[in-house]
Amino acid sequence: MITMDDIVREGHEVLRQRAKEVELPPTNEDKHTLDEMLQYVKNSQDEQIAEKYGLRPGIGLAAPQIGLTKRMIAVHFTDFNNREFSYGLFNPKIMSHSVERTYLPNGEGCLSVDRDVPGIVPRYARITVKATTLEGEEVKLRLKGYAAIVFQHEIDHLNGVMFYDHINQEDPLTPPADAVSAE
Ligand SMILES: O=C(O)C[C@@H](Cc1ccccc1)[C@H](O)SCc1ccccc1
Ligand code: NI
Repeated sequence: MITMDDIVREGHEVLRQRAKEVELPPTNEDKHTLDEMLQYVKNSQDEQIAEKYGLRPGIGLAAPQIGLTKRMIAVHFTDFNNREFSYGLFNPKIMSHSVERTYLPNGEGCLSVDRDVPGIVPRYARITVKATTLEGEEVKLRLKGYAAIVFQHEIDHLNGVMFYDHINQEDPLTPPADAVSAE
């Protein structure tokens, strides 16, 4: 089972590398790892389990965060329209995105960052993602708002990008004029 001991923290070089494509069909080992990642995200949202194992709640996790430079992400969350997203994905790729941007008014956090980093994180408001699921099917996901933000946060991890790289250092708390809040 993945616990916080397995999650690498900022400063570890793996978080700044470009993760490698996973060869498909995935090996049993890669499938097991991705399943463990999805299980972590689910466990972290279960009060009893999170309490028992000291898990920090998360809605997503990317393989580099457990020290694996492979293009695998897991997400488990419900968006503001109550749509559920629960996926383990291999090789997620943003195929297209809106010009319009969005953001979370309270900024973002990260399981690999043990500190608060205040600031608006501008993200594309709508994205289309292609990926292969844990079950081996190719999916094309059209995402907007909160879901678009979560997927961009996780795919950023595969490209060595941290959420605070997007914060405008001159004026961190002011949303970009053309951006629309996701909440
Ligand atoms: O470190 C990670 O990748 C998990 C991130 C995911 C995230 C996505 C979008 C915006 C912020 C963070 C967080 O640690 S998950 C923590 C969390 C929990 C509930 C709601 C929002 C963020
Ligand atoms: Ni993160």
